[in-house]
Amino acid sequence: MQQTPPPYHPPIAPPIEWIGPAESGHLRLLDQTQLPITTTYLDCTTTQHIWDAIKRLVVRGAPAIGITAAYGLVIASQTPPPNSPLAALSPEDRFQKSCDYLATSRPTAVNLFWAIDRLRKLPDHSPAALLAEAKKIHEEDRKMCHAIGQHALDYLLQHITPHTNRPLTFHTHCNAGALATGGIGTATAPMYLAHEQNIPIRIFADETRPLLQGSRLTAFELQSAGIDVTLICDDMAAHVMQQKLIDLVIVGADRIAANGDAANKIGTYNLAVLAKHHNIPFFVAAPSSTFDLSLSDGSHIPIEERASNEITQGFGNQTAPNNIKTYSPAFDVTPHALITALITERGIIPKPNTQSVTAHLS
Ligand SMILES: CSC[C@H]1O[C@H](OP(=O)(O)O)[C@H](O)[C@@H]1O
Repeated sequence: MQQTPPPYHPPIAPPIEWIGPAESGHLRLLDQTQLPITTTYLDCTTTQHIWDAIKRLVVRGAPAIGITAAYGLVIASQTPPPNSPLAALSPEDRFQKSCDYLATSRPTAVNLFWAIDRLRKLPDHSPAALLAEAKKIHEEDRKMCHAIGQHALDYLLQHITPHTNRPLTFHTHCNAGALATGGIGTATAPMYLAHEQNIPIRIFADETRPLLQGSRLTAFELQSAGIDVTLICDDMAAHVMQQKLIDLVIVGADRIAANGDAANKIGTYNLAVLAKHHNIPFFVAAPSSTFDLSLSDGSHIPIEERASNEITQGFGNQTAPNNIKTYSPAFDVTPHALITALITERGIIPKPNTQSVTAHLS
C-alpha cells in the first residue's frame, strides 16, 4: 500500500521543538533575531526564558507565539529548583501565576491568550497533561496551515488570472510563514503548496520595517525552498502595483474581530488601501485560533507599541538623531471592507462581515 507522503515542510528548521520528558524537558527555539545570518537556537528552561523569547521576537508570529506559550506552561508546571522563589508556591499557584505572566509578553496576537486559556481549562495541570495538550496545539496548527494552503491555492487558481506571459504573482508583507507557525505558514502556505505541485508562481516580499521580518525571514525561507522571491522596500509597493506586476496580496493576521477587521503587522493597512486603488485582490490567511469573536470590530484590538531603538538603531546602525521622539505601533487594523476574502483551515470567507465570519466559525 502506498505510504502517504510526510507533510511537506520547507527546508528551514522548525522554529519550535520540545526536547525531553514532560517533567524535565525544555523548549528549543530557533532564534529568529539572528536570521538570516546565523541559525542559532535558544534552550528555554524557565518561564522567564519563554517570556523573553516572545517579547524579543526570538519566536514570533501569532500561531508560533501560542504554541510557544503552551510549551512554556509545561515548563511552569515542572518542579522548580529548591532555591527558586517559585518553590514556595503550590504547583497550582505556580501554574496560574505563570499563565498571567506569559499573558503580559505581547498584547496583540490573540493566539497567545487562546493557548493559555486552553491549557488553563484543562482539569489536570500536571506536566504530562499540559505537554500532551501543547503537542496537540502544535500538531493542529501544522494541519491548519496545510488546510489554509490548499483552500487558498484552490481559490486563487480558480479566481485569479495572472497577466499574460508571467506566473501568478503574489505580494506579501512581514512573515506569515513556516517561521511564524507550527507548519508551512498561513500566507505562505499556498506558495509552498504551489511550489510542491510545480505550479509557477512569483513572490514579491517587502522588507517590513522596522524589524524586517520580510527581508530577514520571508525572503530567507522562500529562497531556501527554491521559490522565486523578489525583495522590495516597503515604499515600493505602490509602484509595483501600478506597473501591474502584482496579481494578489496575501498576508497573515494576529487577531481578527467578529466583523472580519484584521490586525496584522504595521504597513498591512497601507497595502490594503493600495490594493483597493489598483483593483488587486487582498487576502488575509489565518487559522480559526486567530479570530477573537469577543470583539465586534477591529477598533477594540490592542495594538502593541514597541521600543524606540527598533526604529532608530535597527540592527545596530544609528539611523536617527539621539533622543528623537518616535512612535512605533507594531500592528495596524485593516477594515473588513478592504479584504477580498479571509482564508482559514475551514475554507474561504468572501467579503467578510459579522454574519459571514460568525457563520464560518460556528
Ligand atoms: C501567521 S501570523 C504572522 C503575523 O505575526 C507577525 O507579527 P510579529 O512578527 O510581530 O509576531 C506579522 O503580523 C505576521 O503577519
